[in-house]
Amino acid sequence: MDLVNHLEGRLLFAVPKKGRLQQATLDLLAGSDVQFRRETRLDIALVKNLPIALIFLPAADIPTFVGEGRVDIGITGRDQVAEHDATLPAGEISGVEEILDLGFGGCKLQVQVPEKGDITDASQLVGRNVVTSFTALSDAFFSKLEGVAPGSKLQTKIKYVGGSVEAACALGVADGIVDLVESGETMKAAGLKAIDTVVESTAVLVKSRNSKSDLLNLIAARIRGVITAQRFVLCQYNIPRTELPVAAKITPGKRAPTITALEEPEWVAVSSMVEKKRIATVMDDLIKVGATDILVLNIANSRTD
Ligand SMILES: Nc1ncnc2c1ncn2[C@@H]1O[C@H](COP(=O)(O)OP(=O)(O)OP(=O)(O)O)[C@@H](O)[C@H]1O
Ligand SMILES: O=P(O)(O)OC[C@H]1O[C@H](OP(=O)(O)OP(=O)(O)O)[C@H](O)[C@@H]1O
Repeated sequence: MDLVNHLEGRLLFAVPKKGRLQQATLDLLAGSDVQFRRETRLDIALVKNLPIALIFLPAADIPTFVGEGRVDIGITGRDQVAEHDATLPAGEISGVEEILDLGFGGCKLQVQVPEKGDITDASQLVGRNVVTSFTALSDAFFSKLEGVAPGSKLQTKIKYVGGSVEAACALGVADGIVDLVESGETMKAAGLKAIDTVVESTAVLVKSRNSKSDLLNLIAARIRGVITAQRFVLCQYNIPRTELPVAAKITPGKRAPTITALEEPEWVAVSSMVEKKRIATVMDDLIKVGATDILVLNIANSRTD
């Protein structure tokens, strides 16, 4: 099938074709009931149950396609959006608009130097060789250090490489690098240490500034629902009515906790959304104020404000 001729009238949605963000993005699409089958080696997949076409692109290219309005919506790293925006001429408004922080793909773009060397501060790299895949952000970072306008000639020599950036110092190509760090394992294995942070990143849902449609809003709402469901759990417990004000402070919920009367008039049942990462502490605190029968339930999906 000639897929390109089937794109007319469809919302174009860019997703990472490989790499760190791909699996979590595919899980998010499945959770949003976006059904598709991607033919081997094809970078376009028509969604079966919605007028959407998925376009599989490198994460680094997604901001360009979205920014130019070629694609309506996409998932990529905030670092890639920042890199794209840093290439724009001064004063030009980016065509890429962030709609939602997706919470996964957390990492930092950091200035790194050999652990055993004498460089301890990014300013010591001024006038030296820096290797990176993020040349525009590195340019902006060193422009600030050198006190010159972005785009002016820098003393620091910034060179592009497409991957394995961490090898550049050992190979004598760079005095320092600007590369992504998550666990720090790659940096450590390459004998490097971080001395500064250029940008902190997570995966984001972005849209083209001029794209507007009910379908775009619908798909964004579905993705928001899945993300919220992943972030929160539902906490239910019983509490003496007299302790309700203090318990409600521990579990205020997204808007307010749901209170249900029990057969025993001095007791109430409370149900409230709690952030997963806080749930253990919240349960400890609830026990201290007299809560009983505390249950924590996973949320399969959600639609909240
Ligand atoms: N170690 C990491 N941990 C978490 N997120 C990361 C990590 N490395 C990269 N990312 C995020 O994933 C995005 C894509 O990076 P990734 O290295 O997977 O790209 P890729 O498309 O496979 O390109 P490349 O071929 O350059 O590796 C990054 O821009 C960043 O937002
Ligand atoms: O701090 P860590 O958890 O070790 O992760 C950092 C590494 O992950 C990314 O590379 P990736 O493995 O995606 O491959 P790449 O070097 O080809 O881009 C990034 O460029 C670092 O090299």
